[in-house]
Parts: sequence; C-alpha cells; structure tokens
Amino acid sequence: MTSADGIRVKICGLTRPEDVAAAAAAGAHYAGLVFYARSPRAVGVDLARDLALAAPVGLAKVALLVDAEDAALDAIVARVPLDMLQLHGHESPERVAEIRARYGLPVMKAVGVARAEDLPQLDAYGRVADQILVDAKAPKDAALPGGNGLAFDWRLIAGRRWPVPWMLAGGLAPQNVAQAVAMTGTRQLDVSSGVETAPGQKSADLIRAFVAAARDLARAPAVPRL
Ligand SMILES: O=C(O)c1ccccc1N[C@@H]1O[C@H](COP(=O)(O)O)[C@@H](O)[C@H]1O
Repeated sequence: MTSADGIRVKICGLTRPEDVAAAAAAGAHYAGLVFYARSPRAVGVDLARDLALAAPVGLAKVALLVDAEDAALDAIVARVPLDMLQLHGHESPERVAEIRARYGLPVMKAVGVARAEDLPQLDAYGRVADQILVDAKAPKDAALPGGNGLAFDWRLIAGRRWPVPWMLAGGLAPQNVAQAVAMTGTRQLDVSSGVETAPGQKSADLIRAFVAAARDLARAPAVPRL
C-alpha cells in the first residue's frame, strides 16, 4: 500500500442496515460485524448475514471474533459472506495460522498495546497474519477486550513498520484522526466508539465526519519544495 492509495477506514460494530449504508456512503473501506455476545455491538448470524448482504461492492465485511472455537466459526463462515476475519482475543500465532488455513479468508490479528514490552507481539503476529491491528490494550477490569474508546501512547509505534498491512485502533474519533496519522504514519484506521452517540449506537454524522477527516488528510497538499 502506498500513500497514493489514501487512508482506508474500518467502521466497526455495525448493527443496523442504516449503519452499513452510512459507512458505504461515507466511503469507508471495511465494515466490522462483532460476534462477541458481551459487546453492545454484538450481532447474531442471521442479522450479520442480512447486514453483509446489504453491503455494496467495495465495502469489505470483517467478522470480529474473540477466542472463537471452530464450531462457532464454521457457522458464521457458512452463512455470512465475509472478506476478512479479525481475531481480537488471545489467539496464539499457531491458532491464527490454523484459522487462516481452515477458512481461506484473510486474517487480521489484533494486538493490545500499552507499553513498549507489548511491541514484540506485533512482530510475531506479523509473521502469520495477513494484517495486524494495533489497538489499545484493554484495562484489566474492562468488560470488553476492545471497543472501549481508549487510546494508547502513539509515540510507542512512531516510525514502526511491519511486513504486512496494519491498522491503528483504540480511542479514535473525528477530532484525533489527523494527530493519529501524523504520529504513527498509519494508512488504515479502525473506529467503533468514536462514531457512536452511546455504546452500540452508530451515528451517520460521526461516521461521515470520521471518513472525511481521513480523506482530507490524503488530499492535503504536499509541503512545497524550496
Ligand atoms: O467493539 C466492540 O464491541 C469490541 C468487542 C470486543 C473486541 C473488540 C471490539 N472492538 C474493537 O476494538 C477496537 C477499538 O475500538 P474503539 O474505537 O476504541 O471503540 C476496534 O478495533 C474495534 O474493532
């Protein structure tokens, strides 16, 4: 991926057809469907299938899973037309490779970052996953392993690169898109809470503002050469 491709946005946690329409109309590249019962954004297989079928060509459907077993994955993959699996639990590199081989879908592995000690995990998963998702590590007492609207210290990954495409996540919102991109150099952004009015309630206005903020960066004129 080069800078000419612009910045790709994933809107995660869509639960209504109008959320899918808003993400597509705004120009998002990925739509995330959460298969984690404890999340306020959780969808069942039937609803997920309807939402995925409503997505226009060009909007990639991503299933978010947390330590899912084969039986659950089998049921989801059999019924929901998907473009990618996002693994957001404690899946080992071996499990990531196994899931990738079993379903023949690209796999994105989320890694929680809070301190420099967390960074080697990104290298390990960068060897087995198709993409890596660099997210804020959930606090120990958090009910969810992600989707908490918390950012991490982006200076930790400034200048870091991995051998596969990667996305930045955690506490992103329309107002911090420019800073997140400037500090990390990311070309892909993943957002959930930052485009909601309440947990699980997506806002078309905030989705539009988020994608526009990313698009504006790609359009910003280069600094003129002296
Ligand atoms: O969104 C959820 O409910 C969720 C549940 C379980 C694991 C991950 C979840 N969301 C992912 O978390 C990050 C950051 O979200 P936020 O923007 O800080 O709210 C993002 O990758 C979501 O896909």
